[in-house]
Amino acid sequence: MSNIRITKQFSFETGHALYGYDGKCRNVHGHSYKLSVTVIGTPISEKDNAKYGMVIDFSDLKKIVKEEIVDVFDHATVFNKNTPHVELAKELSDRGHQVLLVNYQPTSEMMVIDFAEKIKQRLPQNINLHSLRLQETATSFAEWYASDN
Ligand SMILES: Nc1nc2c(c(=O)[nH]1)N=C([C@H](O)[C@H](O)COP(=O)(O)OP(=O)(O)OP(=O)(O)O)CN2
Ligand SMILES: [Zn+2]
Repeated sequence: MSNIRITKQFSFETGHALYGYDGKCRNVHGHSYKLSVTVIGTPISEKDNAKYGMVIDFSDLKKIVKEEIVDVFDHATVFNKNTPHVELAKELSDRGHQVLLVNYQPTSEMMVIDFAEKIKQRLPQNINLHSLRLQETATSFAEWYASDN
């Protein structure tokens, strides 16, 4: 049976700031992120299986990505916890804002590495993460490929 890639797309609104960056993105600002998740596997061949013909049910993939990423990042502001931005994060959090502290600089590159680890841990054994594409602006995106790593 052939290996087939399938892709599901997601979107979420997230704020961030790049501490120490030498451009405008050191300021707190936000993006409408678009995330494409591609997995690879063999379509289920047992005719009596409810998921016959599917690599993974799109809705099962959606549940994983929603729980691990979309529901966590959507309408949150992400800060690098290893910077003085923790103080700003605490102030915002104390005032009821949705804040997310991460252990990395929240660039699209680092976010896509984080997302890949989280999704890989949740996929069934016979399905592999093929690639992720995280679009930050209309003209900027980062990609993670299993074959590169
Ligand atoms: N390699 C990276 N460079 C930059 C990142 C990043 O995640 N990785 N992030 C930013 C900013 O957060 C923001 O995304 C600005 O990106 P940029 O493409 O520069 O945005 P513009 O609106 O200026 O894009 P144009 O389409 O060129 O107007 C900065 N760099
Ligand atoms: Zn940005």
